[in-house]
Amino acid sequence: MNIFIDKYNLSRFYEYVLDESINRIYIITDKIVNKLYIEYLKSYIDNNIETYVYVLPPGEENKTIENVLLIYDDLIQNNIDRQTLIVSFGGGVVGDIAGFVASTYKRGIKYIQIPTTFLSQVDSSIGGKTGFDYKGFKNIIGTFYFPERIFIDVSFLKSLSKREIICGLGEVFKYGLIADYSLFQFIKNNFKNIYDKNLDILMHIVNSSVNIKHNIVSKDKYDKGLRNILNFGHTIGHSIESYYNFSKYNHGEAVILGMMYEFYIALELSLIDKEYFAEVYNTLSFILPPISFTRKEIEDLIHIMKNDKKNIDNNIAFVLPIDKGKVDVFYHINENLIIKALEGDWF
Ligand SMILES: NC(=O)c1ccc[n+]([C@@H]2O[C@H](COP(=O)([O-])OP(=O)(O)OC[C@H]3O[C@@H](n4cnc5c(N)ncnc54)[C@H](O)[C@@H]3O)[C@@H](O)[C@H]2O)c1
Ligand SMILES: O=C(O)C(=O)C[C@@H](O)[C@H](O)[C@H](O)COP(=O)(O)O
Ligand SMILES: [Zn+2]
Repeated sequence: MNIFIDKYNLSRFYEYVLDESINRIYIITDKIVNKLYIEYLKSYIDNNIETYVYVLPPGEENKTIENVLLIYDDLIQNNIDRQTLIVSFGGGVVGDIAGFVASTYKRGIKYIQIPTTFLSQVDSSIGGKTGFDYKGFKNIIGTFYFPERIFIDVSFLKSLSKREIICGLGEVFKYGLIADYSLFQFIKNNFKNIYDKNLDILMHIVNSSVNIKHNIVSKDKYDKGLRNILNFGHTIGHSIESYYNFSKYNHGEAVILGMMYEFYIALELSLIDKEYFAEVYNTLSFILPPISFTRKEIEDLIHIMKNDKKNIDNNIAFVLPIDKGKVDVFYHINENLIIKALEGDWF
């Protein structure tokens, strides 16, 4: 596996640069990560290596084509060639943009990921999905482009806010519900250790998450079928992010919301029993309570869902739970049930 996990140590990154005889590095990061960690990263780059740093404004609202074009301009201005290594140094927003730039500039140059948020360490740095939001649709422009290596240093997580820890938990709960229910229970039993940023606990969660995602992606690299299960909670989650124009809910929060509505749909379809529903709903709603939508808002949400990349023949794809730690993809969910779930009379 090309993924290396450690704490307070990026020496595997240093060794990779040496082994590949890289003499030019182009770092793409964001303002917050740059301020906190750029000197730490540069301490692993020899002085003889020509190094450029491009700093994005932080946050989902900057995952845009405009920022992609600005990076292209900077690459051209600095005459960056195909022998340069692009280093994505930040969370999932930086990673998706940096990956897209690396996959398209000069028809593709090598890149690596050094993820710095909980969510990017457990999810976005792995699997090669790149891209940006456009015309209010989530990740609607993008490529599959796999990093040469992924270097994870869990010590970056020490500086994360509780909100950002919760965002990462959204994707980790997802892994528990699609592949390994014991991981869901481990999280439930370790909230205090996680919020206290106990690095041994976080390292265990990152390791488990990376193994689950890597295993699924290795069987369906280009998201043709099996990999859809990694999108559990995202059909509704992405529509909520988009509906609020990426300003109200962060991605991981929207996934937590999406998983609750999709669990309710599964309960109504008798795909799961009340006990399983209650155990999961009580855990997720304790972290982030679900919200009710008006009929007009739901029309807009469903319009957005109709552009989901998983859809087939304009049938909205829903990944739904069918057993503990097991999900499947369904295409013909009655629209009245979607409306009922989002109107929220059930909570
Ligand atoms: N490509 C994929 O497979 C994939 C998977 C999951 C999510 N995503 C995408 O990832 C994005 C969400 O990523 P995210 O949750 O990392 O958000 P993010 O990249 O916006 O980072 C969250 C915030 O934390 C800051 N930050 C980053 N590292 C920090 C650190 N170590 N300490 C303190 N602050 C830090 C950032 O500057 C930002 O303000 C979404 O756009 C989502 O669509 C992609
Ligand atoms: O890697 C995947 O496949 C995923 O679905 C991981 C998701 O957590 C992630 O948010 C991904 O970016 C969503 O993919 P998309 O194809 O719905 O944009
Ligand atoms: Zn996600």
